[in-house]
Amino acid sequence: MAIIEVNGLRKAYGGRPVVDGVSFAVDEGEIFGILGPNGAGKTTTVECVEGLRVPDAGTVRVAGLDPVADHERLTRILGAQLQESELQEKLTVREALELYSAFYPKPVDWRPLAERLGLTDRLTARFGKLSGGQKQRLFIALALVGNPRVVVLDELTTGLDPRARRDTWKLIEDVRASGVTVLLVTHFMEEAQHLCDRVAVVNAGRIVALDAPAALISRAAHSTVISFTPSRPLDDGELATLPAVASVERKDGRLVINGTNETVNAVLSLLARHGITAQELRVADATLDSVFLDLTEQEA
Ligand SMILES: Nc1ncnc2c1ncn2[C@@H]1O[C@H](COP(=O)(O)OP(=O)(O)OP(=O)(O)O)[C@@H](O)[C@H]1O
Repeated sequence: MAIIEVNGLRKAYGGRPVVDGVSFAVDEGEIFGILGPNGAGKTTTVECVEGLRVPDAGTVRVAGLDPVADHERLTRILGAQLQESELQEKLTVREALELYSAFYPKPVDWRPLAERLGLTDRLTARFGKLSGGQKQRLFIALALVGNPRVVVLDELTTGLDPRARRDTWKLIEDVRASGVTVLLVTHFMEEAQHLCDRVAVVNAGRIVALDAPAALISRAAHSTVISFTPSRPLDDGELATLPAVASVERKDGRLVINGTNETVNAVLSLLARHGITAQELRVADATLDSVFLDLTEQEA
């Protein structure tokens, strides 16, 4: 059952539409991603879900609540990552966690949360003295401390090192396993691919694709990447004429061909005809990265 419902959402700034008829529904317990280039309208969309912005048109419901009219009730069930300016520099990590716990009727124990986010040895540090990654981790803790039914995370792991990013993904998966719905804005394709059940790709204020990451990838124009070092020189032009080849590039002496499964056999047959072997041959599925570029490149 849908817990977030967005229908025909529109928002313009100074007459310029930045969200231009966006509709989607997020099921309870789902991790739903919003992907898109800078300025696509992602933050504006989720801020309408959080009740921080008033839509010009369309409707938004979160657990049946209107985020603007029922804002007070919404804040009891929705957790959101703060913007940096919303926390006082002098507040310590412990004070922030205690303060935010006090806002909610049924908060979780913040200590294990702080532990999982690697904040335990920073509890007495003032917010203003934290590193970018520590601030980010504190914002994640504050979004979760109220034991929300829905959590909105905008740029969840921006600024985190690879280990902290992985740890945070695990935490979000555990949060979801407890039944929480997650609405996630991200620039990281790997993050969307790893975490999200479904992803809406947004470009210039509109949803241009909405599906499970694997389904988006399998529909991509070039869903397979073939790379190898040819044992002898080979004509790139001839490769480009093979079925379903989208591009042929050379990277560090290796040939990199974007195509489909069909392309793999065609490439190998061509090599065999020329008596060339494919050294260190790799065949990989395309990533959400290439899907994203396909879908958003027209208006980039
Ligand atoms: N309060 C505002 N007043 C005027 N323009 C705004 C306002 N907030 C956002 N915008 C503009 O609206 C557009 C969409 O912004 P939004 O932050 O929703 O995009 P985004 O997809 O989240 O981008 P990013 O990935 O860069 O964070 C941008 O061009 C932005 O400059």
